[in-house]
Amino acid sequence: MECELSQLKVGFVGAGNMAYAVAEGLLKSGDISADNVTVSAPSDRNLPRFQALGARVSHSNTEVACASRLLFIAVKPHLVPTVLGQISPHVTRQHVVVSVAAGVTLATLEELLPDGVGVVRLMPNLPCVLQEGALLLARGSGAGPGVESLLKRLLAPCGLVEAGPEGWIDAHTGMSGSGVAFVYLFAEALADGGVKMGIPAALAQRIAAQTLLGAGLMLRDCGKPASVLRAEVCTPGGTTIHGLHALEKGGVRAAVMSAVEAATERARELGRK
Ligand SMILES: NC(=O)C1=CN([C@@H]2O[C@H](COP(=O)(O)OP(=O)(O)OC[C@H]3O[C@@H](n4cnc5c(N)ncnc54)[C@H](OP(=O)(O)O)[C@@H]3O)[C@@H](O)[C@H]2O)C=CC1
Ligand SMILES: O=C(O)[C@@H]1CCC=N1
Repeated sequence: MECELSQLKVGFVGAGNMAYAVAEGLLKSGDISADNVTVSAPSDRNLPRFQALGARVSHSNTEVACASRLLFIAVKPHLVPTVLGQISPHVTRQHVVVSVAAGVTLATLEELLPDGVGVVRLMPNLPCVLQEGALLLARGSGAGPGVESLLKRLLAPCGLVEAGPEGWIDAHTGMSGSGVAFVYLFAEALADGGVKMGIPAALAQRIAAQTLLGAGLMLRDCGKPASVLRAEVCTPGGTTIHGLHALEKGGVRAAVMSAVEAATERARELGRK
């Protein structure tokens, strides 16, 4: 990947939510020029929003592969073998291929691409669309530390970008990729609790969202672990400890841990297909 960043050609195969979130982040980095970005999808459904970013669009995956050096694969996991089968004859050692598909392993990606191609697994999550994602990446043997630094720099506007061994990617998928939905479920339940206690639904939903946002920002920015912040909310004999007791009796802690475990296992299962 030896070229000026302003000259770097970037491609997206797949034009869904994740492709859009990552593309927007890349362009916000200011390093990549929109007219160097090409995106493909079979239908026109999702392409206009990429055109609005200034990217070029196509229905041909091979056209995108030929036009780019940094190539994101952002289709559903079961479509990855088909798509890589199409583009593989056009991928060279000058390419870096970054897959965001849940479960699809580096070994599978490397097997489906020519020998020596730099391959990366990247697991983003939905809040990337608001530049507040949590992304973890793992490099294959053909992608050096320079690729990791480049991706960290380019993806920084998407949120927190960390690198780790591939063994962590499925767990991150369960904890953070899917974890976003677990948090939404908690938000729904919090608002339902407010409704049960007499607050109108629309107001309860706004309060639930702000409660999660405020709690999340404090957790990220105050430098205190969750357990300490939780203790700070608990007045002895007060309301919070009574509510927490109800949550513990409901097994919420074990349920959340089991949810992460189940989602991680599912990512591993997808990888075995
Ligand atoms: N959603 C999430 O929160 C997360 C998703 N992921 C991973 O990201 C990947 C994409 O997910 P997401 O963006 O949600 O999915 P979407 O359903 O939003 O987008 C899938 C895209 O793939 C396109 N597509 C379908 N078939 C082909 C094909 N043969 N060639 C090229 N493009 C094709 C679709 O085309 P069209 O526009 O025509 O329908 C669509 O643009 C998945 O592998 C998922 O595991 C990872 C982390 C989080
Ligand atoms: O549910 C899924 O499979 C994808 C991966 C992580 C979030 N959504």
